[in-house]
Amino acid sequence: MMDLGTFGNPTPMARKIVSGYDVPEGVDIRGHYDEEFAKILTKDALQFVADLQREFRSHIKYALECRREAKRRYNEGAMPGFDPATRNIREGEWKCAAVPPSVADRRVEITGPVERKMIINALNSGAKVFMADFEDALSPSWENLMRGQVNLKDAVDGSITFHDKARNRVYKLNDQIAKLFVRPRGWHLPEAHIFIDGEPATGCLVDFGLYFYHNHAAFRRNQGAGFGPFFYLPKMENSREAKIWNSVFERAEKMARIEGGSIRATVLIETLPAVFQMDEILYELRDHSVGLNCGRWDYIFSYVKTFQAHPDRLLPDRVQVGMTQHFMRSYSDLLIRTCHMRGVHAMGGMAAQIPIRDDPAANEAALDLVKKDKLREVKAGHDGTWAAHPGLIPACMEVFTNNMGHAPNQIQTMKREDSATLTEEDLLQRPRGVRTMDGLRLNTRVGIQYLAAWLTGSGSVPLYNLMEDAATAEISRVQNWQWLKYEVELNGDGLGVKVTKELFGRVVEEEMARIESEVGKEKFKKGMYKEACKIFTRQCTAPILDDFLTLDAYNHIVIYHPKGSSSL
Ligand SMILES: CC(=O)SCCNC(=O)CCNC(=O)[C@H](O)C(C)(C)COP(=O)(O)OP(=O)(O)OC[C@H]1O[C@@H](n2cnc3c(N)ncnc32)[C@H](O)[C@@H]1OP(=O)(O)O
Ligand SMILES: O=CC(=O)O
Ligand SMILES: [Mg+2]
Repeated sequence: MMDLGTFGNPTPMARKIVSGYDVPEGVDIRGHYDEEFAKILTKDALQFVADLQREFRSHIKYALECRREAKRRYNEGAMPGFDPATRNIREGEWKCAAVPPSVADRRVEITGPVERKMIINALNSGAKVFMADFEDALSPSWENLMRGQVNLKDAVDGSITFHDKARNRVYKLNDQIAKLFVRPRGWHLPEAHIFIDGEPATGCLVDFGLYFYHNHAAFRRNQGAGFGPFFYLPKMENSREAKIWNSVFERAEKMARIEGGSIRATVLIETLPAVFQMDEILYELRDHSVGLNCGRWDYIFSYVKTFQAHPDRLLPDRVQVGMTQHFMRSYSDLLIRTCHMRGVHAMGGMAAQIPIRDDPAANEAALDLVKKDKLREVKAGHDGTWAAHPGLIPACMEVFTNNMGHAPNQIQTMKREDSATLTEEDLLQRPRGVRTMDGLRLNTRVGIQYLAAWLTGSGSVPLYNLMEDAATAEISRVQNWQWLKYEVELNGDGLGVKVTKELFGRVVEEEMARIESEVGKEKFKKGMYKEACKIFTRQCTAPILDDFLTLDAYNHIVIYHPKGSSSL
């Protein structure tokens, strides 16, 4: 029988039995027990995560408070811009630590969730790097997160295999594999299945801490040639957040007794405020940096979010907001200039097209779009790019190799001095284009289907021949919200209709019917489309914009075991 303490919460001893995990003082695991997970959630590894949480929680709280404060200022009409206080950093002569030789060449990087078969396929794909994702591409259920940690551990020690029983196919690693980078969640996401001192742990410290603890030695031996592990860091808004990561890395290096500067990370510049902080972010991470990346999808989402109270900055249809819009091109150009000035990689981003198996002409057209996007990136000076699917690697590789030749990167050769004159106006310029009923319908159809997939455990899905993940779905959500909030006129299809709640209600109903007919009655009934529709509709019509689609949705995937074991 469960031994409940005086106030109804399990005593430490009882909690140990309840959860099945052997936890250190102050740590409470509320996710289900699994023997494989227990090899990850060891007492020592949890102690390391708890130490990180205790050391950095006040810094994280402060950084998130600063985000709220900046939002308040933008909502009162202020514009993001360069910080006068950090001018010396922007204008100073300094460089980041030299790029580790093992990751000098990153011309094509594949990304994907930390799913077992995909990890093997991605590492075998021929890409130079695989970014294993706990973030945009993953629905952060307890099962997905812990299974992901098990998979990564097996990948790093080289023992990972997968048996696809339906096809009787066994997957294992090739001799030559991509270098592994891991992307933990953003600072804002809690891990509700692990409580530390009575509070949910910070999601990214759990992802980072468990992965680092179990893999740093094998990684440096097998992958990093003495460096590593390597990370991608998402969704930061200010260099103070990069400073926290830098301190986390120092703390981890100390714990592992490895040289300072072993851990390396690429920061995604994927929020509008962060584009004004690129030098500052690199400066904070200068001993641990391997560059910046244009996270274009979250960046577009962030443009809407930052300007949520600015009705003069409404977005046109989502499909029209590409990298050739002036504000997007300026962001990529400035990122290249900044990285190369500081001696690190300027990585490009993700084209959303994926192979279309059953339509060769459409497939060719999609591939052409990907190549065009990659050609623009390499000519602009990017040192590498992202691909969402193994089928795209050869084409992306060819474009970069044709233009970079045998040089591993363009850090020394593409200084982009011409971008020194880019201004705040360039970086904020309103995107051009029109708004249409089709745009509203597509946002709605995509947003609901993505969320339905996310609620059932899939964080990246193919929809209408494009890759959709949390970042692309965010654009659909906030664009609908923005159009509804300001009751904008749909000016691109000659209808002259205003986006009102009534219109949106009809659109939702009709698009749900269309989804049902597209996916079939059976799948529609079994899936979580109705729940997704409720969440998506609420968020699109909320008087105050939710910060993140996945924060509210997360509450729907948290499951405690055993139910009601603890109320603190
Ligand atoms: C905005 C951002 O943050 S971008 C970064 C985050 N997003 C991502 O990482 C998305 C990554 N891509 C994907 O998840 C997938 O490609 C999807 C969901 C878009 C499409 O997946 P699917 O429909 O399964 O593709 P498809 O059926 O064509 O897959 C064919 C094979 O390629 C594999 N595959 C597809 N994408 C990937 C990938 N990114 N990594 C590794 N393997 C992959 C599949 O597992 C499958 O393998 P198999 O033949 O051995 O069974
Ligand atoms: O993480 C990448 C993005 O585009 O968002
Ligand atoms: Mg992103």
